Amino acid sequence: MSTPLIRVRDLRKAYQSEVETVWAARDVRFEAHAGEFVCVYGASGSGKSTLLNLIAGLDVADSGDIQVGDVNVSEADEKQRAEMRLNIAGVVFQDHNLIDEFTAAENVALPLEVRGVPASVARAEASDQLGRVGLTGIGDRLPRQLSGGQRQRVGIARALTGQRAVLLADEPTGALDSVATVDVFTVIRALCDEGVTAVVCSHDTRCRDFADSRYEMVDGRLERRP
Ligand SMILES: Nc1ncnc2c1ncn2[C@@H]1O[C@H](COP(=O)(O)OP(=O)(O)OP(=O)(O)O)[C@@H](O)[C@H]1O
Repeated sequence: MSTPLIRVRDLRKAYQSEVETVWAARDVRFEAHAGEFVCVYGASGSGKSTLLNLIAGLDVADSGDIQVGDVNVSEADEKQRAEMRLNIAGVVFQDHNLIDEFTAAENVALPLEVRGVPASVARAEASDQLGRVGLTGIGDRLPRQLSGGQRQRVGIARALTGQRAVLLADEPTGALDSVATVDVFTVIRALCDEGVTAVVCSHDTRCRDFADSRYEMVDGRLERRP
């Protein structure tokens, strides 16, 4: 099999309260290959967000090893982790985090402008990315002129601009109705069929129907499910 795009080994993260130690990640191991849709589900507080934040380099593990593409996230400093998110793995959250004053296309083009890509090239890629998530023709609209599901798909397009091959999504459908939820999972499935690797943490167990591999987070332990 090909080299995994994401490789997590023996990951541990604990939070210490005044009365107890909470294990948000206990000896977590998994890998994801190019084109794989990984769904991580589990009860509230089981550690899904912690895992995603650790892979994204937004949080730091107590121990263990995380490799994303050619970056060893567990050994990278904050700047290298930010570069990893800009170049390899885009992140989306429940809240789409779009800039209200920017059009959909401007939001999608933003990561390219941060990299210094000429505006005309950034605009062309933004248009392509919007097409990939089924939003051809809405590039001129502001976020408030879009539905919740469309906004989240713009967020996914933005997360993948600049040839990023990995999508890390934390509760991407948490604020969406049933139809928009299925639309978002369908779009992620289609992106994975094109070669994107996605790790999606979700309360919504419908995510499992779209995924290639399924894991349940149980008190910080990641358990493979059929
Ligand atoms: N910064 C923090 N300080 C203390 N405890 C934390 C912190 N972040 C997370 N935790 C604890 O770690 C555990 C895992 O939290 P996490 O947010 O990863 O779970 P989750 O499965 O994503 O939950 P939800 O679905 O509700 O978002 C929980 O018990 C949570 O209270």
